[in-house]
Amino acid sequence: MAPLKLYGLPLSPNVVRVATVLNEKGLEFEVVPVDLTTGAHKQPEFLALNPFGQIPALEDGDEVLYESRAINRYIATKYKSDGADLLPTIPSAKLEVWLEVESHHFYPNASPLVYHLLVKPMMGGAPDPLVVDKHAHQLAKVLDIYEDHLAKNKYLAGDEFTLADANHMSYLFYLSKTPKAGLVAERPHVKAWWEDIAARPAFKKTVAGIPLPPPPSAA
Ligand SMILES: N[C@@H](CCC(=O)N[C@@H](CSO)C(=O)NCC(=O)O)C(=O)O
Repeated sequence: MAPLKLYGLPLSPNVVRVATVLNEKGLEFEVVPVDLTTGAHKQPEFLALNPFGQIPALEDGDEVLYESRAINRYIATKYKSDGADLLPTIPSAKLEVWLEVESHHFYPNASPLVYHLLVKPMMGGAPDPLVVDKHAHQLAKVLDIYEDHLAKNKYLAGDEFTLADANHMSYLFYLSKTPKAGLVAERPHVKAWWEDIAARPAFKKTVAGIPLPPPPSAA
């Protein structure tokens, strides 16, 4: 089988979301760099893979996919018997709910915090304090709901680690490198959940090579 090709940048959190699942499945894959700084993601060669001009994209033989969560669902389904099984064998209400909660409640608040507190400073920019305050306040309310849920569930879909947990990990990792890491660390069950999943060998492998600045002092 031709190796899987993951198009993007290893530093990109949406690319890392896919690398997390590929590593959980123990699948060999090649990262094909797509340099956002040169606009390569808007050139015909990449647009032929993802017409929306965003990374990641994945090539699996003749199949080409984009949208990291769709890629992950495809991998978890097609390669169900490889590595960690990320999908319960019977329909799981909690899995379906928390996959969507990540996409519609966690990500819309974690993403701007990571961008303003990590990505912009790495590119010489400065955080917009109004954006940071707004999304930190909103993420705090979201994580209070996670805290209640994780007081009753070891993982988001219940007793087992699933795709719902995996899809959170890249942004949880990046958030932990910002002054807003306390949003997780100050919630005991969320903290315990994050420490548990971050200790997974596959995830350690995924983030091992990511060049990040040392965590700043907590704000
Ligand atoms: N919903 C999509 C988001 C991809 C995305 O924003 N990718 C960014 C880089 S990673 O933060 C990107 O490609 N930005 C360039 C652009 O949007 O033009 C997914 O989950 O794959």
